[in-house]
Amino acid sequence: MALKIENLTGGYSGINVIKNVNLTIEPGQAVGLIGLNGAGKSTTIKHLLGLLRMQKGTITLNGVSLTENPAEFKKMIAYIPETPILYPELTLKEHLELVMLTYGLDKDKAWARAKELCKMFRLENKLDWLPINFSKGMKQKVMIVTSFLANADLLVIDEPFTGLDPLAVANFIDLVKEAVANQKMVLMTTHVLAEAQEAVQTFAVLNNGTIETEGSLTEIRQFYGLKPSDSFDRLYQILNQETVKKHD
Ligand SMILES: Nc1ncnc2c1ncn2[C@@H]1O[C@H](COP(=O)(O)OP(=O)(O)OP(=O)(O)O)[C@@H](O)[C@H]1O
Repeated sequence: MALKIENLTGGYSGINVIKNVNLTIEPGQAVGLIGLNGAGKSTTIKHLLGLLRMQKGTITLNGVSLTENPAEFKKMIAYIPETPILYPELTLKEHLELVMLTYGLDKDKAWARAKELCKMFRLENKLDWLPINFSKGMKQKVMIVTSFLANADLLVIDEPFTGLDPLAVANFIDLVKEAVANQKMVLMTTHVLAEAQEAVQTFAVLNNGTIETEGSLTEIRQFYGLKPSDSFDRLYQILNQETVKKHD
């Protein structure tokens, strides 16, 4: 039982943006995928969601191969995109029902959970509203609520902190911690390390499409020679210098 990305090379129409990426996430583990803009984080996620064709490598989740059995593979994943994806004609209630149907959830239990999640994100009075008309942060909350409702084995989260108010950030972090405690797997891309480290123990640094190092934030800071007093911004400055050097 695990997510295993092995030797993944891929990208867009012949351009290999990511090269030989190896990443394993065990049940009960949250991994943060970090790196500069353009490092290949979203591209890695797109491969994981089966939206791009791999040039090389394998991706398996709990022993199920993405290429050999994409439908079964995708049923084990819930995804929180950076930009909310909502159906313009569906109410919040209908979005929740769609998740219940898609993931084959028990309706009574799922509604109890859905109400709890909506209350947590102050959406409980908005069930009959169209989320397409919600504010940016509220739309993001809908994506969080629907994804956690799915109760999938693997949660893939692309930059969750943009647009969320501090209360929602705290609730989101609690949900990730709860998922990890329930032996779920979490892969989260983010630039907001100070907040991410509340929920994530292991980080993988993607640099120019390759995972350069993996470990706790303390280990990563040591890898790049950061001093304890250096801010997280310094890490990005060092990654930027490396990128510039590689392209000289
Ligand atoms: N649809 C596309 N077609 C061609 N190239 C693309 C496409 N999408 C992304 N790229 C390129 O792939 C590289 C990696 O982009 P990606 O979106 O994976 O980066 P990222 O690490 O997620 O960055 P950010 O932090 O800005 O979200 C970039 O050079 C980008 O220009």
